[in-house]
Amino acid sequence: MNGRKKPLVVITRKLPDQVETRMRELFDARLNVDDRPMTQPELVAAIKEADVLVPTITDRIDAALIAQAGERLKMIANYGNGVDNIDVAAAGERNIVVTNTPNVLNEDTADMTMALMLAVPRRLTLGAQVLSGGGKWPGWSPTWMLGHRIWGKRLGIVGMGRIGTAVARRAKAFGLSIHYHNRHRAAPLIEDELEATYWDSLDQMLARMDIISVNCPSTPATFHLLSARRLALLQPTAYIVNTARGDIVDEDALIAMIEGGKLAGAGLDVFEHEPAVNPKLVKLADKGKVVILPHMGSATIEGRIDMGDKVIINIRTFFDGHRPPDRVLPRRA
Ligand SMILES: NC(=O)C1=CN([C@@H]2O[C@H](COP(=O)(O)OP(=O)(O)OC[C@H]3O[C@@H](n4cnc5c(N)ncnc54)[C@H](O)[C@@H]3O)[C@@H](O)[C@H]2O)C=CC1
Ligand SMILES: O=C(O)C(=O)CO
Repeated sequence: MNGRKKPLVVITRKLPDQVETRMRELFDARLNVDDRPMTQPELVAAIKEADVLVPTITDRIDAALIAQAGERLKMIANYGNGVDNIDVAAAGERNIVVTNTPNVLNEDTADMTMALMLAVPRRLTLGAQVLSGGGKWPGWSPTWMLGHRIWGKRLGIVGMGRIGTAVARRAKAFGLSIHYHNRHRAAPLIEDELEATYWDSLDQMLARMDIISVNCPSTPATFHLLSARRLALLQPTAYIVNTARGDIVDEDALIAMIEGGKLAGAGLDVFEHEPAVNPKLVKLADKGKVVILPHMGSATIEGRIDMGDKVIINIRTFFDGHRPPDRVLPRRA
């Protein structure tokens, strides 16, 4: 970008300080210093004026907004891995390049998935509350606070991509056998490493698993992929962990099944109507039936800086005249 006018880059949320400093050096960067989410009119103003919009996963960049983009807008560089917040096809029709921040969140998100996988069956939050809530601990007893062993159980991963594979590696080390359902079969090397079993039929896999981990993206094809009908295929002793997106699971059906004792529990980092959380889930959390986290899967300082670096590399590569490394193409129908 040497010698050329710096691109005007509008960033919708506050980013880590060192990312913002670098962005200021490299771009004509409009930062959001007080971190107030942008209103719709503010997003419209930004998209009309900027060369690059850097939204994040909570900004809805839909076709109606993209239709109002100014002549200058060449790129939407998402600060986020999932791109369900962006209408990528609408951007493509206007020749606007979309990028995301894959890979740098794999390990952190997989760690949090594993944490949930342990927390629910082993009653971690209930146990922790006994002491941190100032409650009375009657002392160790053979029959108190018993959960379920996860070693030796079957894990079914829905979406064996970057994060799903990182989850599988951890789970294997915890003694779980690895099963997965995906649009495409994983590479033989990965299957061999994980000793993983591929299930072409999601229904059949669900019926046989002890724990399900949801790791596919939110797309029109995965909306309520775990529907009421499919959830009913699970064994009553099974657990679900979702660190992908809330709308992949029919949340009302999930709640009804846990309340009715038809499912053992769930660990959820994401919700169907985020940031709203269904009060019934909060009640279930009080009973230790679910563990709910406020979308923290990727929340590490290191990860958030790495995401910023990715955004910067994508923008610089594009303005240097090359294809950005994390370009997202419209989904094929
Ligand atoms: N909780 C958190 O903080 C985070 C959540 N995420 C979520 O995790 C998702 C997955 O991320 P990655 O692993 O990087 O994506 P990825 O693209 O590497 O993997 C997703 C896998 O799901 C598969 N898939 C897509 N549609 C499917 C379908 N209909 N049925 C079965 N499999 C299907 C794909 O073939 C792919 O292998 C993101 O889209 C995002 O929504 C990502 C980062 C952090
Ligand atoms: O990047 C994503 O997709 C996230 O969910 C961030 O946590």
